[in-house]
Amino acid sequence: MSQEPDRLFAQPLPEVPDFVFNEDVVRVFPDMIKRSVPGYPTIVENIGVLAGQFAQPQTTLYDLGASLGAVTQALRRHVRVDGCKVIAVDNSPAMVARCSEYLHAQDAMFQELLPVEVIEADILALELQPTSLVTLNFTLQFIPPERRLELLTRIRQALLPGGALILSEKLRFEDAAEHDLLTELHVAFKRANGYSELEIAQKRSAIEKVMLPDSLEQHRERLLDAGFSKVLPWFQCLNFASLVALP
Ligand SMILES: Nc1ncnc2c1ncn2[C@@H]1O[C@H](C[S@+](CC[C@H]([NH3+])C(=O)[O-])CC(=O)[O-])[C@@H](O)[C@H]1O
Ligand SMILES: O=C(O)C(=O)Cc1ccccc1
Repeated sequence: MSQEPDRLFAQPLPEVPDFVFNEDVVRVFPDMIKRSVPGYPTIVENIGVLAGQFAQPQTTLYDLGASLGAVTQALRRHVRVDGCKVIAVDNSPAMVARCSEYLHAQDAMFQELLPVEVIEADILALELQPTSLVTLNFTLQFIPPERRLELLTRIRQALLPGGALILSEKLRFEDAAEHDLLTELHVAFKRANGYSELEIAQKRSAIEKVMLPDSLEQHRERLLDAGFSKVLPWFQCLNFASLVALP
């Protein structure tokens, strides 16, 4: 994996453009996400472990908004049932190109890995095959809010009995004081990971129109509206959480 450090927002920009998943982001992405999302390595590894409990033989597993395929790689490390395949989907051409490179290099090095297909597509337009496991690891927050219910409903309809959706997101908090405190604690996390005040401020303005977090209560209600029967938060670190939703 590319080890380039994230300095994308280190110099003052006359105007901060909206954040896009382009070639510049791809080059620094593993460093950026690890230094920006508290608990990210734990979440990714444990999605593999959880998936091992839900994946069923001869079914498709989906990694939606796969970026460089970190979750797909965790699925490959942990899922041991027969006949599964992983479909990793992203709509960023730069992400998809690099993700295919990584995953196909693994194919060549190790035998008996789950087969993987990497697809460049908008997950809002993707037809889902029957599936035992779907992951949205920090992807839903980039989907226009008015289309989130429709996406979750389609995922729910594609899920087989006994399957699961794993949904990880940055959280907003309905109580303003709680929101401000957790935001400040997240800033402290970024500072502790070597980001300057300028980097933190410019990144905040780059993502403020393109990444729109919901509250845990909104997630729970919307998942139930989409037809899920149970919503189980299994991880939270500061304002980042991951949920298991059961059909
Ligand atoms: N409509 C869409 N269709 C397909 N992909 C999309 C769409 N919108 C955004 N994306 C893709 O969703 C990904 C979100 S990053 C996921 C991290 C990964 N899951 C990880 O576990 O490392 C999260 C982050 O950077 O905070 C990007 O690669 C987008 O191109
Ligand atoms: O950087 C942040 O403040 C975030 O909330 C997370 C993030 C991580 C990677 C890309 C976009 C947003």
